[in-house]
Amino acid sequence: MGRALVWDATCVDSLAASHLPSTSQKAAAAAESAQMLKRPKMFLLRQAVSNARQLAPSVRAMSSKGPLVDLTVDNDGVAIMTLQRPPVNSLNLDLLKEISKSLDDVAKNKSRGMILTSSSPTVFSAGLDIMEMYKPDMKRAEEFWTTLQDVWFKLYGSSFATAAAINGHAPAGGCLLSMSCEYRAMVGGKFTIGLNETALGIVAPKWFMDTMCRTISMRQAELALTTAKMFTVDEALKCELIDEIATDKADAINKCKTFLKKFEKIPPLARAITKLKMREEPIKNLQTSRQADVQEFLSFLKNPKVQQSLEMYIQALKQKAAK
Ligand SMILES: CCCCC/C=C\CCC/C=C/CC(=O)SCCNC(=O)CCNC(=O)[C@H](O)C(C)(C)COP(=O)(O)OP(=O)(O)OC[C@H]1O[C@@H](n2cnc3c(N)ncnc32)[C@H](O)[C@@H]1OP(=O)(O)O
Repeated sequence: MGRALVWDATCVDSLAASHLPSTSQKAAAAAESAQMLKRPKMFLLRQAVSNARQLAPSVRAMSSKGPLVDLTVDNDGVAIMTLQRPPVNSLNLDLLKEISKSLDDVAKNKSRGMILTSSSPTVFSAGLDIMEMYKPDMKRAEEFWTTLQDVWFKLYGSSFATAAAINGHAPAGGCLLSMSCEYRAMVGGKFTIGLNETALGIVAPKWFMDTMCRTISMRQAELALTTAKMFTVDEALKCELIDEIATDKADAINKCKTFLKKFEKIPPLARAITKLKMREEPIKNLQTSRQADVQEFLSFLKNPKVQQSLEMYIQALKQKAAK
């Protein structure tokens, strides 16, 4: 009751000059293309509605304890999402599903913002679980990649404010998670962060690259991506891959909270729409190429050279761990 309905109908002229080449090849091609183009618009509309709901000031108590993600709200109304998949928080399908669900919970709850961190004292996240890509079951691999895309959409395109308290190494997918947040405080020391995919003989997807190019300069991103650069904490600060260096995890969380406090005096709807408009382009890009991106991932996995590189990388990791 009392719910507004929005109708957004599109009539396609399938005989228009711009549609003729595709319509002559495939029935309903014009309608399909209109549908694809409409998705980003609907996504932003949904986000705006969700933003409007967040204007209500009350914060519901939230505590969701899956085995792999701990989600709590502190006294200031800030949600703390802690990844807890030992030993290194590698992102397998189960962990990604829990992150995805937890992001939904934060969005539903009226939290002041969210801080992403890890329960490990030395690893924020080791990135994608390599075992999900090595000799994979293709059905599961498809679900794995789709869930990773979902997590990125929900985190990068969240209407709530986000910050990462990076309390350890953050290679590849771990770096992506932190870059998808709006602010990064990283614990100083021997930890490293970066997109190191090329070192594994794999290629970071375009949306990983886009996320990096919107965090550090294009020049630094190209150098880092092609050389599989893992930045030390000092280097990361210098090129603005991170925003602050923290003394320990508690300090990193406090620094993230100070960042989130900046929004206390900013009307939430204006903040959220500004963020989404700034991030609109990479989001739209992946929405329109989402299926192709999944297919590219699957065909990548079928490539024997990629499997060989992964095998060698796993062996090297195991040898290192055994020392
Ligand atoms: C043209 C367009 C093409 C599109 C193609 C599409 C897709 C392809 C691209 C896919 C993208 C992938 C992104 C990724 O995230 S790939 C993952 C990259 N991650 C890494 O390289 C990190 C590897 N790990 C480490 O460097 C270290 O483990 C560490 C994180 C620095 C922590 O070091 P330490 O604390 O010393 O821990 P250990 O090294 O001893 O590891 C303990 C244990 O964990 C296993 N392990 C580590 N990382 C992973 C991982 N990512 N996945 C699975 N397992 C991992 C390690 O093997 C040890 O296991 P054992 O104890 O059993 O030996």
